Amino acid sequence: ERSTSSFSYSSYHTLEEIYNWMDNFVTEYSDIVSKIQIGHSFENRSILVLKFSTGGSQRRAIWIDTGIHSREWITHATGIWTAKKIVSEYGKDRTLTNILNAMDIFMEIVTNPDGFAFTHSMNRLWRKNKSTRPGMFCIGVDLNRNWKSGFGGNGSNNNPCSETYRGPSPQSEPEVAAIVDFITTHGNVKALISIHSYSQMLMYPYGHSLEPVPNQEELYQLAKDAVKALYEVHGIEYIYGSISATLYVASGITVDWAYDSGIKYAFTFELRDTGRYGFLLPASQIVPTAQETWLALRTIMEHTLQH
Ligand SMILES: O=C(O)[C@H](Cc1ccccc1)CC(O)(O)C[N+](=O)[O-]
Ligand SMILES: [Zn+2]
Repeated sequence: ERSTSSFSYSSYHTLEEIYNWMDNFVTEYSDIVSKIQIGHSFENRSILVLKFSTGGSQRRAIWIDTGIHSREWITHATGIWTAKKIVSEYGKDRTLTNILNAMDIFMEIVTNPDGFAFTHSMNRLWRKNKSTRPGMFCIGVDLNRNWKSGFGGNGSNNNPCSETYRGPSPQSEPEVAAIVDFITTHGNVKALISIHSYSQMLMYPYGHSLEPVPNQEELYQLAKDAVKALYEVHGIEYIYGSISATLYVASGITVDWAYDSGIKYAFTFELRDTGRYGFLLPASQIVPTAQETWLALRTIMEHTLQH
């Protein structure tokens, strides 16, 4: 169908349905949204990013990615809902309007397209990408262990059969290299938010070490404010803090690379729930999850705008 009006924002969708939605979405909102292909996946699927912009050139920007782990379906669904929320609220919500009048937002909804297709076709709980190399008798690299910062450290594994296999070298995976190239070339990304599920947490670097980042106090306060805004929507409680102190040590992760690349507002979400459904979160929780997450995202984006 030509428009997004018949698309259900309260259902889970296949890769094809999401890519079709994207085409209709950028057509329908062409004055504010465009689609950029930043690369191809290992199995040669397009890697697509939505750009929200009201003008200017090379404006300060915010990066949001969902679906880096393919089984975390609530994150893609939240990304889609959030994309629609941004275009719906521009010109209405004063905070969002101020953000978009000064900054661009880049959103990569299907950050691991090969893995995502595989969760629909063969294995709902697949996490990694689908890369293989000679002599590797297991498939896939954990795209949240393949980044340069802290690569090879504790909380990542060099066994290809491990769920946290780091890959042969930093940025060996096309899905990671595409983002590194895009953000590095852009050169003006001020905040990066990488969205996972589940556990109900809002965290910031570092994951690879317990050493506090220089602006730890600022990030702690911002996480606290964001979690409070989230809680006020449906009463869902998040915990927050640095990744290594709040969850566990993990090395080669997205937000550590972002932070060490100069992006001082780097956050990672673990969305609903706390384990009752886990990755199999019912579709009935998509909209409530996206609604509460929006308030946290807006809080982080507003802070970035003002600092
Ligand atoms: O181990 C992971 O990559 C995330 C936790 C995380 C998320 C961001 C940075 C460092 C760690 C947990 C999850 O979202 O992948 C859920 N899981 O363990 O499958
Ligand atoms: Zn994850």
